[in-house]
Amino acid sequence: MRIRFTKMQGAGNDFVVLDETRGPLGLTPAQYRFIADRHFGVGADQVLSVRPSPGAGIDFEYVIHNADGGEVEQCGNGARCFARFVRDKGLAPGDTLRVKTLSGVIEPRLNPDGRVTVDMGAPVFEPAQVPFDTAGLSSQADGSWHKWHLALDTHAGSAIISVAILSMGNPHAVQEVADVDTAPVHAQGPAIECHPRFPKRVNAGFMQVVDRSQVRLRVWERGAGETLACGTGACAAVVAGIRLGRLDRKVDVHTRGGLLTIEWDGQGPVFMTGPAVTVFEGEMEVP
Ligand SMILES: N[C@H](CCC[C@H](N)C(=O)O)C(=O)O
Repeated sequence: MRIRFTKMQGAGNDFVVLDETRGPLGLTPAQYRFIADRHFGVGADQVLSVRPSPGAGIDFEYVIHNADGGEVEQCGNGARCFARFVRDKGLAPGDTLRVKTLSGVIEPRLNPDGRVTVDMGAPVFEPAQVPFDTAGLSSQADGSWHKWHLALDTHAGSAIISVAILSMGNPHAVQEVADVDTAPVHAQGPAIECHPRFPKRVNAGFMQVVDRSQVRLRVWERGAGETLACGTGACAAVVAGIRLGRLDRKVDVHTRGGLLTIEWDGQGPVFMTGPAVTVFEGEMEVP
């Protein structure tokens, strides 16, 4: 099958965007993996599909597949690129869109400065809805919230970590570290991602609090490994930091790929602002 694609990135989190507004391509998980492969395909952290509105009051459907070929509920950096894509292709009805994802409707808005702000919806804290199995697990109070103690078996030995658990439509486990540059992202990330207490696996965040309005963040993403930035991971980290009493309501998140700004007033939706860039267009054969 020959497909046209657009390569995009948001703070270094990179995507292949497929225009399926004239009909689905019907790709398989293996074909998504091929497209995302950095040697045999285009290369991307996720593959994003732009599909027609599923109903009244919604502009588009937004479908997300990780590099491992699995479909997932949400992708924040991808949402900004989605909005830039439909604007540049003349498909957007206006500056603000209503876009349906597996985890609900989000609202990207194209700003005059070229950045994109997305209403990412409200975080979910009920463990069963993350989902996260707490049976027999201990937790410790921290600020107005608590962290769960997770036992990890890594190639570097066993460890007990304390993580904040929440969902931004997709699951996140966030831990505080003293320095992201020396954090055990590649030692612990895979063990956290595939920990048996996460039936749908999880994205593993490593957050260094710089001050009450700045953090540094690295994320080992479910289905993609460490990415240069993770939009939902930035939202989850800031929400966790606010609930733990470490952060104020507007926070700059410094990732290896660039700056994301997250705002949350302690309830309701989380707002994420950041870049969205088209890198190149192309065509390829997908076996
Ligand atoms: N790996 C994530 C999906 C992409 C999230 C990330 N790229 C973002 O910008 O939110 C998951 O499996 O839930």
